[in-house]
Amino acid sequence: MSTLADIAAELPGYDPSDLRVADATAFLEALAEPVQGTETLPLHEALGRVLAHDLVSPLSVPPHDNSAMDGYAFDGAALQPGQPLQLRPVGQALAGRPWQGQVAPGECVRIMTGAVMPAGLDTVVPQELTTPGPDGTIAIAPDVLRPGANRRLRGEDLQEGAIALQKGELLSPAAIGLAASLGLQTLEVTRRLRVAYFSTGDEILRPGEPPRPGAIYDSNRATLTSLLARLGAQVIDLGAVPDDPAQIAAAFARAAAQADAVITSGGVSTGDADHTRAMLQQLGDVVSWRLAMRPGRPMVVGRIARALEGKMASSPIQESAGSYENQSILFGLPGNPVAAMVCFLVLVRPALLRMMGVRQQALPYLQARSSEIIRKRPGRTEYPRGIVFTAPDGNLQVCTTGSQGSGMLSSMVRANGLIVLRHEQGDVAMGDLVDVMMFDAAL
Ligand SMILES: Nc1nc2c(c(=O)[nH]1)N[C@H]1C(S)=C(S)[C@@H](COP(=O)(O)OP(=O)(O)OC[C@H]3O[C@@H](n4cnc5c(N)ncnc54)[C@H](O)[C@@H]3O)O[C@H]1N2
Ligand code: MOO
Repeated sequence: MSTLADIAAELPGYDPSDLRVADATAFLEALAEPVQGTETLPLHEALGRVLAHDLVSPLSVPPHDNSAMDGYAFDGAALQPGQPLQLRPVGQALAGRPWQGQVAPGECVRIMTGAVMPAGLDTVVPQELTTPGPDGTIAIAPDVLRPGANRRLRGEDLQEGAIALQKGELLSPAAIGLAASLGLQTLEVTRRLRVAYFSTGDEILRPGEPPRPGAIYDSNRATLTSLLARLGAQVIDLGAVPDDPAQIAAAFARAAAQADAVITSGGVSTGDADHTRAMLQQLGDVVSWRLAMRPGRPMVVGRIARALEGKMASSPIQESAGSYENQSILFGLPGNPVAAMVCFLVLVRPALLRMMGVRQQALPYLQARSSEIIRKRPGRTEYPRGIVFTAPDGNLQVCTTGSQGSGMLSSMVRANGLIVLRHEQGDVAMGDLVDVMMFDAAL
């Protein structure tokens, strides 16, 4: 495992005092390694979890050629261009009850959707394309069907021996269904990621505390623990800790002892009471960043030792210098509520997904036309909160939520995504196409 200095050395142009989002992302990708450990769960408990190994299909799905329609199965070679066809039903094939008999020329088999195709037959005419013929026969009009129509082939969904689900798949309802279609009852998934969170600040009120002058209720704890829960992490909620070095140190010790990752908010800037930064320099291998992004400028990242309890006062990290097995990854987020959420979505979320073993870590972007002018300074990535909507002409448009103060959490409620204005980009003109990182699934 590399030190933060090693990681930084691999990034040409790495500058912690003016760090590009791309460099921060690459840094965190190197820092956040997948955690070890798996568990086997019944399918119905595996939703939202992460598949630990490639899943090789033990059988073909569907297991046999079968009908896609309710109708009549026959030999498609009998179809002649421009000619009607008359067939005599000689039996019935139901889903789960195959027809075992032989079929002679001029004959067909009544068949239902999902029923196994009788031997020698390759085509199904849906019943609505037939008319009754003389003596119990059915008639098919000319040129309504091609040979092979309405037959689902064995293995057309999945071939036996093929990879049905890839390692790192975040298990969706469809993925769980696919596993069920293979007859599986359990799946091996990576263990849940343990993530501890606490807020810092003397001004933070706990839920239920009466208001007092200068104090605010703790929104970051609610947003961040919710974001973590949405991600499928096991959240260790350590509440709020005042700006007191001893209490913050104790909170870090408690958090690191239990968690793979520790997330805090507040105290990472330059204020007189910003103890988090100073404290962390002693507790682990950490670095303070000033990100070239808005919102979300200050951030602290690194590793802190897990066995801090009891060692805090004397000589904490030096003992374990060089060995990182017992370390938690730290993400110290800025206190401003929107900045904390944006830093989480842009930088922390992909890192945590990586630790969880998830293959696909990026949120999908879509493009929409800006319905307004957006001022943008080149030299930093900006994430204005956006509202994507379908314009009367049917195209996607996006407007901002208005004032972009990084304490305005209500704007995050109204937004359905973050507009992504790239590092080098300048002002956006009305009608320009912009990228939008949609919240859906993440928020
Ligand atoms: N001189 C400078 N001042 C500031 C800078 C700077 O570069 N130079 N950066 C600003 C930016 S950008 C941000 S973001 C904040 C980050 O500061 P901290 O991480 O140290 O956070 P705090 O000072 O503790 O709080 C900032 C703000 O957020 C409110 N807050 C904090 N925790 C919570 C919470 N759990 N729930 C709701 N709101 C919270 C806090 O009351 C403050 O209003 O620094 C700027 N200053
Ligand atoms: O990180 Mo600060 O404004 O960008 O809130």
